[in-house]
Amino acid sequence: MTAPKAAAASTSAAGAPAAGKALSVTGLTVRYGGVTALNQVSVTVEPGELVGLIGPNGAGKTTFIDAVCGFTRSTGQIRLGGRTLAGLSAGARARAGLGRSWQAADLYDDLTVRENLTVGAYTPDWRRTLKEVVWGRARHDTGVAEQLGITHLLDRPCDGLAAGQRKLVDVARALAGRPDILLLDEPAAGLNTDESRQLAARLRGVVDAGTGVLLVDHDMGLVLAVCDRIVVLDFGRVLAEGTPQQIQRDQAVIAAYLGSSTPPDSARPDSDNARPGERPQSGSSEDDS
Ligand SMILES: Nc1ncnc2c1ncn2[C@@H]1O[C@H](COP(=O)(O)OP(=O)(O)OP(=O)(O)O)[C@@H](O)[C@H]1O
Repeated sequence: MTAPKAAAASTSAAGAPAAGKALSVTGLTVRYGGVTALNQVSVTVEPGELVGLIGPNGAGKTTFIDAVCGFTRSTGQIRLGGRTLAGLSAGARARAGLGRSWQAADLYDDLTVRENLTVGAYTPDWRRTLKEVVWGRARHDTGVAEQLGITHLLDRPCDGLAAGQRKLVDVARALAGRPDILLLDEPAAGLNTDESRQLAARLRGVVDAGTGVLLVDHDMGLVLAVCDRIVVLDFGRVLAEGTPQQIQRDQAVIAAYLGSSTPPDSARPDSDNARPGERPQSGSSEDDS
């Protein structure tokens, strides 16, 4: 299991103080027309901490990542290392230290893995991307490839990679920009149990090196095994927050999300990918009228 939250939040794996910036989100609200996708949601992610964000389909998890990273309008406070990000463009938030992945691992299929990582490294600076990627003067930074265990793939074109490999490249590309906080949207979707277990180990390494990670995923085997803390959303509100053990025993979470598909002993990396039942009808909100 993982290091206690307090220790994980304040020190890196080497025992040195984590130098990164904390993400602090307070009262985040997002409305799409009549649908309140997020309603006064508050979440923090410390450097060196892995926070899971879970909930039924339509609970608002992707909307949370979109709003924090500047891809959808929101109200509320978003602070990174004390700096206010609300109102900044997505590019400015990336330059400030946020990185993200997307539900669909949309890699540049005609580029190699190395070139994809290089694009990720220079996303905030298009002039540098043009010079070093498009004009072929790429800097070869293999650090994130080592962290994700994909150095043997560096010179392979992404077209033709297996689904699990694509997910690892996608996470590595998001990490290549050296974000302080990385927000991952369903990185384990489509992975088998072994691939998911590998991803868990790799993510733990990333976090132990000092990066704060927010992990959205339906793979409860992964989330329960690897996260320091879990926040549960339901209908755009925080339903519960706590350690994986506390969340597994929370009756409201069991009723709204976990159901009986995730027995207590599933919080092990070798458990099957437990995916809780889907909400009968997504897309509604308690604010709907
Ligand atoms: N662009 C949009 N326009 C209108 N409504 C949207 C939009 N994006 C999301 N929603 C609505 O906002 C709510 C939250 O959706 P969101 O995709 O954030 O949920 P989620 O928890 O990520 O779901 P899933 O687990 O299925 O990915 C849902 O009711 C959804 O229908």
